[in-house]
Formats: sequence, C-alpha cells, structure tokens
Amino acid sequence: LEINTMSLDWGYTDDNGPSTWAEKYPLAAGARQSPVDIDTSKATSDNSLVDREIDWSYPSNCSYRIVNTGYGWRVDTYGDDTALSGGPLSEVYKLEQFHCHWGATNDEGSEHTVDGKSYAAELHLVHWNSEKYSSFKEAASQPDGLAVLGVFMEIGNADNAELEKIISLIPKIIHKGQDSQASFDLDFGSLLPESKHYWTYLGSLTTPPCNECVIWTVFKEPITISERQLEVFRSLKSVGEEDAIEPEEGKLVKNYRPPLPLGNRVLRECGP
Ligand SMILES: NS(=O)(=O)c1ccc(NCc2ccco2)cc1
Ligand SMILES: [Zn+2]
Repeated sequence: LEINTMSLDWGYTDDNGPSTWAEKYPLAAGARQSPVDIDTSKATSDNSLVDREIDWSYPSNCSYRIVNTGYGWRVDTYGDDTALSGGPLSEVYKLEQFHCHWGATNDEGSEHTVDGKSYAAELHLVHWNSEKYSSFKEAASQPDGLAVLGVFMEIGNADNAELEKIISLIPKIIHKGQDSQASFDLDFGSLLPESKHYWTYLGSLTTPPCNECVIWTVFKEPITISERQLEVFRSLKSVGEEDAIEPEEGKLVKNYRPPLPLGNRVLRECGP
C-alpha cells in the first residue's frame, strides 16, 4: 500500500501551518517571536534613535541567484559590498538574501500588521552581523545576529519596475528547488520606500526554526506593486516538478505567519 504523503514538515496549510510549528520547532513558542502587530500607540520615540537613520549601501550591478524554496522565492545576494548600519544597529550588517510574503487575496499577506491592518505583501531584506560573527548560520544563532528590513507592499496601478526584474525570472522557478542565475543591475534603493521612518523591535525568524536572532526594522511607508505582479508570486508552486499533481494544485497562494504577542518588548520608532 503506497500512501502519497507528499507533505512538507511545515508550511502554511491547515495541517502544517503556523499554529502547528511549535510541535517540531519549540522556539516558535518563545516570548520574542515575529511578526507582531505594530500598535502605533505603544511606539516610543526615545532619544536613542533620533538622528540615527538607517543607512544602507548596496551595489548597483551584481550577480544573483533566485530560488524557489517551496515557501516562496528568495534572491541570494552574495552580499560582498553591501552594508547596513545605523538606526538600532550597533554594528555593520551584510545583505544575505531577500524574499517576500503574500496572501491569497490583497487584504492579507503581510506578516507585520499596523494597528491590525494587513498589507498585501511584505518584502524582507535579511542581513547578518558580519562584524561579530563569521557566517550567516552562526549569526542566526545569536540574539543580535540578524537585521531584517521589512517593507510593506500595497497594490497600486503601476508595476514596480525593480521588482519586475525579479518577477520576470519567476516563470523559470515555478517548482520547488528550481533556481535561476541572473546578473541584473538591481537598484535596491527603489525597493525601499522614500521615507526612512521606521519602527524597530527585537524578534525572530518568521519561519521555522524561528530563531530569536533578529533586530527588526519595519519601514512605515509601503511601496506599491501591481495586482499582476502579485499574481505572479501566487503562481509559484510549493512542490517539485516530479510531484505529479493537478496543474492548479500546490500553488503557493499564501506564505505569511500571523502576528504573535509583543509581550513586554519595547517598540521604538524613528520619524513621525
Ligand atoms: N522571514 S524572515 O525574514 O524572518 C527569515 C529570514 C531568514 C530565514 N532563514 C532560515 C534559517 C536561518 C537559519 C536556519 O534557517 C528564515 C526566515
Ligand atoms: Zn521573511
């Protein structure tokens, strides 16, 4: 008797989704988990961040690898001449990868929420503390190991031109495990909002193993992408090419974790 148990050990469906993760990944039940709902009335703008704007420098032309992780797309950036500093960060962090979270409809999809409001998607730029640690993996086991920039995405009429360079590669990585090498000049600056105003708090990876190793910085201003671009995200599959399933099955229509309690953590903000 061969039972087709083609199931991921964790995911976003009812039987392997966020409410089940703590069974196999105990850190998911920690007190410093992400994402959180950003209750703007709780944000404190103490002097520790004033004039400490977040600074980044990313190369304009670089070679990248985009991969279908089974949980979404991820661009690996070989972050040599990248640097993130300032804001809540005490050291310089290097960009390791960036990826996105989205939902089945446009009224959900972001991981962080603002006074209970969800955005249609959320971009994460993942950096690691290369001043203190010698690898991303080592940094991911440290409380100040990673710095992730969160950028809300809302639906607008226009395509996001920078994102289009990534979206044009998605048809090549429809199935889990597929990847595509591309060297394109990516202007990261335009993947970030104009305003550098942000909220920051101490949290975790929003997917298993949910390590509590992230200094989160979430920009207040969203960027816009088009409905068509978001539909391309939803066309990704969570299963490999060899998993014979119906064409409409296995689509990654959502890959966001709902918010966890902020608890007694401090939520700081920089800028109105
Ligand atoms: N959504 S996110 O930005 O919090 C994020 C970022 C990076 C990882 N990496 C997964 C990992 C790290 C160490 C072992 O496995 C997972 C989640
Ligand atoms: Zn993420």
